[in-house]
Amino acid sequence: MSFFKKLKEKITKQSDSVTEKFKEGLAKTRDNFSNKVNDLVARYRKVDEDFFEELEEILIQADVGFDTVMKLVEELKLEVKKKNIQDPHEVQSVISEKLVEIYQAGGKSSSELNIQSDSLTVILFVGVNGVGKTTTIGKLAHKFKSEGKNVLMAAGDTFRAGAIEQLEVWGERVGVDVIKQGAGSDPAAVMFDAIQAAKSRKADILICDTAGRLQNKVNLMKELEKVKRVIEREVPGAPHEVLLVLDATTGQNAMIQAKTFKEATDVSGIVLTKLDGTAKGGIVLAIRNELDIPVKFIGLGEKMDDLQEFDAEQYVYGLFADLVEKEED
Ligand SMILES: Nc1nc2c(ncn2[C@@H]2O[C@H](COP(=O)(O)OP(=O)(O)OP(=O)(O)O)[C@@H](O)[C@H]2O)c(=O)[nH]1
Repeated sequence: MSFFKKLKEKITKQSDSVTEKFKEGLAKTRDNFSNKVNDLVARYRKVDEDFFEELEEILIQADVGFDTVMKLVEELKLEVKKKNIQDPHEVQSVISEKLVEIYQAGGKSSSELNIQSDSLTVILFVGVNGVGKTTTIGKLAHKFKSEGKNVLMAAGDTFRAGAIEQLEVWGERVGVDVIKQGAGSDPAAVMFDAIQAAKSRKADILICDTAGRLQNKVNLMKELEKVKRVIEREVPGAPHEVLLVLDATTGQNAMIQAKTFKEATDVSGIVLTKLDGTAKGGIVLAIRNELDIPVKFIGLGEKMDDLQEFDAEQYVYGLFADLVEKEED
């Protein structure tokens, strides 16, 4: 059975609304990437070296990342040889299969969050300004709230003017309280207050914002270490997640930010925002592969329910939806 067929069967078993979100949110990447692959397949009569070279170029242009592209194409070549594939059309399904495999390779691929079932879960958000951190915190608070959880937010970005107010706006929108102090106050003190509040209100989840100053890595490290130390001391085993928010539209810049944050703190997962705003959605694969950090959520729009748990199969379906749908039953 072809991979497209298997994918079609799997996707039809999943929620239509999730599938629609992935499909809509990845429309720009699909138009860019899949159309180029379709065009490539139509131009070649057989799968040869030139075919693979052009494919490499298409993947690199979609921000898949050089190392990941090399690995992917190497595996594709082996598979094509093994299955004795001559017709370029047949390669499309194999490409999509390899994309899922590449993402899932290495084990730590689950997008599931480490949520404590019977005690407070603390989630720390890190990332530079403007990447969509506040929006993501708001969306995640909304998600937990609609699952019936008791949620609190901590306004730990005391550095950027307006950050506290912006979080409060989201708090009002989603009906979640924000624990704050004045601008310029010590973020670790805000965390301490927020944890005490979370304990006394028996909150299930505390979501913490932090300032994302990258200009000075030493300061960034010191601040994050201090914030983490307070959290660890007050809630053993916390923070349960440290989520780094990256803007997918910034391409290689996002990769550089990820490397810096990875050196500064233990990042447990990535949230990749604004994937709907880029034609280079291949960055998901580069991040997963080159940083070895799972992508836990992706932002596919500005609305409250546009934050989706990352799923490699839905993602690849979003990239090749037209072809998968055409697949005969
Ligand atoms: N299209 C799209 N826009 C998004 C997404 N996530 C966030 N945005 C928009 O990106 C802009 C910046 O988001 P903010 O949350 O304000 O950015 P910022 O990260 O607050 O800045 P900090 O909190 O300092 O990190 C806003 O206009 C958001 O609506 C997404 O997934 N898709």
